[in-house]
Amino acid sequence: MKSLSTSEPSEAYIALGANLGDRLGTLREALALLDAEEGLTVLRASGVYETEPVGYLDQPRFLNMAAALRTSLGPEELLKTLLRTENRLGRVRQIVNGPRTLDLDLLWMEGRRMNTPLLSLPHPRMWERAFVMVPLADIVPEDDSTGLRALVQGALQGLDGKDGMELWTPSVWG
Ligand SMILES: Nc1ncnc2c1ncn2[C@@H]1O[C@H](COP(=O)(O)OP(=O)(O)OP(=O)(O)O)[C@@H](O)[C@H]1O
Ligand SMILES: Nc1nc2c(c(=O)[nH]1)N=C(CO)CN2
Repeated sequence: MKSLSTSEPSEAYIALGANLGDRLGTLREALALLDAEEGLTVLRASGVYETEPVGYLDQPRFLNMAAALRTSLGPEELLKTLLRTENRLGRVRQIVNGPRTLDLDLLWMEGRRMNTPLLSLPHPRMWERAFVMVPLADIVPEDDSTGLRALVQGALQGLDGKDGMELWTPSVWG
């Protein structure tokens, strides 16, 4: 941990996606910017997968991955840091579910549940998205005590298609 923490550090999982510009470079840069933030350390990163667009179909293929963070930030502070990082890397919101240089979603924070205008936790749409569940399964440890591993395994069993996923590179971090 790189700062004096204001609260007990917790482990958080995020999803990363990019389908415009230098996709791999953007993902790497996003992890570096997050790791350089006060009170935040990137602990683990999944493989990077190329995936067919889901939802809005007329757009380029995505690179998707997930990462585990250790942070002393609260959930809303962490989300604001993610949104700021999207903006720093050139995110412009145009089409709902449309193309983006970078999308960062906060998925899970030790089982905390909340629903505010800014943040829903766990991320309500994560369970139906193979492009989130497959990378997440790479990095949730077998001895996870928060319940996430069982939920991810259960969700994966219910997902028939895997969003045309192909492993793009096994490692982009560390
Ligand atoms: N768990 C969460 N992670 C990220 N954003 C969230 C979360 N819960 C609520 N939000 C809110 O959703 C808003 C819109 O996010 P965004 O534009 O990235 O949506 P999207 O990526 O197009 O769709 P989706 O949320 O389905 O992935 C954010 O400004 C944020 O306040
Ligand atoms: N394959 C893929 N499809 C998407 C993605 C994404 O990250 N990957 N993100 C979306 C909006 O959050 C909508 N559709």
